[in-house]
Amino acid sequence: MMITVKTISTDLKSVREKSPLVHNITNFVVMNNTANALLAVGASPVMAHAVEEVTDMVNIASSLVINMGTLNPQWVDGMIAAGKAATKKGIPVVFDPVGVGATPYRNEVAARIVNECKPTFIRGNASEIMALAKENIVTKGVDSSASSNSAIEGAKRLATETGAIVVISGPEDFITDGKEVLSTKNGSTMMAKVTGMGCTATAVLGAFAGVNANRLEAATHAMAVMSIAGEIAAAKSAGPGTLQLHFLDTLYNLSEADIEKTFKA
Ligand SMILES: Nc1ncnc2c1ncn2[C@@H]1O[C@H](COP(=O)(O)OP(=O)(O)O)[C@@H](O)[C@H]1O
Ligand SMILES: Cc1ncsc1CCOP(=O)(O)O
Ligand SMILES: [Mg+2]
Repeated sequence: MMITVKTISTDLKSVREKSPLVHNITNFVVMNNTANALLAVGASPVMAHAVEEVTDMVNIASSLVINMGTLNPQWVDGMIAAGKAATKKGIPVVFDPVGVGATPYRNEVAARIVNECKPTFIRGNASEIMALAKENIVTKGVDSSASSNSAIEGAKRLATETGAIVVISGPEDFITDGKEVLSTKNGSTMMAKVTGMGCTATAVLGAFAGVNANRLEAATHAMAVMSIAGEIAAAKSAGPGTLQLHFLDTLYNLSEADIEKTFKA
């Protein structure tokens, strides 16, 4: 599969035209950043986690994002109910296994979400993907302690075992269905110094999955847009504080000409 400036721009245009409703069950740290990034890219975010309403919300959404950054048992009930309802309805489910490998509780919840919700996409950093793929890795909380290319074999196996498209983020992002491995090479080291950038990538993936049924394409386009916007924004930023602001403005204004100038094939 070939990802080009044209294919990325076409999907970005679809997100802006269709403004898919992305239902997020996400963590306390990133809720605001995530909602703002979805608005900036052209999608429509809603955050809803109560078990009493998640199935109704899924029924009007184009995609569901499950992010396990800050867990508690009530939220887990909401995640599982929403994930099952989305899979039954046939809308894409994007799972972000934040911090999996760090505690037994996170491992147990991640395994339940994978087994019971059958996510269509799993996006994590290298440590998280390796932990989920049961590779030998010592995780240190929510940040990666491994390089993204060291997780490729585990990601391929995880994709084959679960049927999900697996995305490893990092200096280079890798996207696999278990057979093919695509990559995107843009970005900035400064992106890892803003909390919630990975969660934002997962949510943006939800937006692209809501408009493009080709899952490998949707995931690669989403990661390309994230890292192109991050690279342009970082070049204008003195540090992580201004990067957060510039990132939203860059996502909002991102044009085909910007993609053409910046995209590293
Ligand atoms: N060293 C880096 N160079 C370029 N881009 C990066 C780098 N680290 C992270 N990114 C980008 O930042 C975003 C978040 O990725 P990452 O930091 O791996 O996620 P997480 O926050 O879940 O650990 C992704 O879009 C990724 O491409
Ligand atoms: C710091 C932190 N702690 C629990 S969730 C969270 C946010 C993690 O976000 P990201 O993985 O996108 O940096
Ligand atoms: Mg993360």
